[in-house]
Amino acid sequence: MTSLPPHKLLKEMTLTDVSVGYDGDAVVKNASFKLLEGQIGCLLGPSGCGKSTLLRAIAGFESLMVGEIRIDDEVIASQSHSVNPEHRFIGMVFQDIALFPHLTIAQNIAFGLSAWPKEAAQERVTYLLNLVGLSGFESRYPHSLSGGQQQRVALARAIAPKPKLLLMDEPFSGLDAKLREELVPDIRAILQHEKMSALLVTHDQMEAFAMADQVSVMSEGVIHQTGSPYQIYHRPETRFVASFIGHGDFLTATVCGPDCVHSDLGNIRGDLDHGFADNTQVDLLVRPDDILHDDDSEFVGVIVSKWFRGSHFLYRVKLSSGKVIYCFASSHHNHSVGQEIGLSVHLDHLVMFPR
Ligand SMILES: Nc1ncnc2c1ncn2[C@@H]1O[C@H](COP(=O)(O)OP(=O)(O)OP(=O)(O)O)[C@@H](O)[C@H]1O
Repeated sequence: MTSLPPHKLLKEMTLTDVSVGYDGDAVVKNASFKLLEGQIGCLLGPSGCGKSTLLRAIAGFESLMVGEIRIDDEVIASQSHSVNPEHRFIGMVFQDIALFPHLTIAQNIAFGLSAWPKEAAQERVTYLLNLVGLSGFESRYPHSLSGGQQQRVALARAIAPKPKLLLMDEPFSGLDAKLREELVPDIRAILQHEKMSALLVTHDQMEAFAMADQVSVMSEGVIHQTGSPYQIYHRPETRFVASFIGHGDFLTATVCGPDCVHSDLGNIRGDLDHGFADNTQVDLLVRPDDILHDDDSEFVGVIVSKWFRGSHFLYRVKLSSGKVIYCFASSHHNHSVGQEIGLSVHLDHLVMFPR
């Protein structure tokens, strides 16, 4: 049986045209992406799109229908070949935490270190307790820790044997919003400190943005786009990614030149890389941060609803065409529903889809 040499950092994991399914029906279809050394990747998509199935296939708990998963120079899974999960040197953290209740925190963290010399294992546990901010908790039992502390222990336990890759399936979804907000950057910093490559599954885009270097957006088993959080927000390549990520509206527009579209907001010039011919009818994506409130603008709209967000207002504004779009305004500009406000357009990259 093949096995990977332990205690080495991952250089590269490559998925090529991976399909996975149940009873002959593919629920993950032709998934391809790479994860590099020290990178944190994320599978992001709505419930039931196949994220966990793909994660389980990487861990070795589901077989591949077609395609190949490679870690460094070794094929760990294909249609005809599968390295046993315990020989993949992959760690896992789950939503339900699942610490061993009858073991102390130190014993939980040491669980995967039974093959290590005693002293080295103890040193590793002490190092990890410190790293996850739980020095002094070694003799306590899981029930006496908060949810966030338990998830830190789960992380320490998963990375203790120095796996090549850490897989995390919705690890934060059982925690309340405030705790999640604190824990996510901490976990990211710990993984970066360890140079640990990791793949996170989540349906929460804010969590994906805060945690990941690279996000693969999935829908109905298909990866639509893999890119940095910035790329998938500002340069979505499919309508699904454009709609699923962030807020936004589509405006009907007509291409009027190599860098120009005409819409309800007038002629908009910007970087246009889709190569549409002049006069093509398109849907133009406008995000809330593309449309700013501006008293001096000739374009106006009527506020139909508003949300106070602390540092800014998010308005829904009706244009003269009847189309309603989002608009950002600093929180000093407190206008009422029904009031007309000026709008200026700040679109530098034009994201368009054919109608
Ligand atoms: N063991 C199984 N047998 C049959 N079908 C399954 C099994 N596990 C998952 N599925 C189906 O596969 C599809 C993908 O499920 P999966 O759990 O991978 O999605 P997900 O994106 O992780 O969803 P969620 O975020 O809700 O966990 C769903 O339609 C689900 O019902």
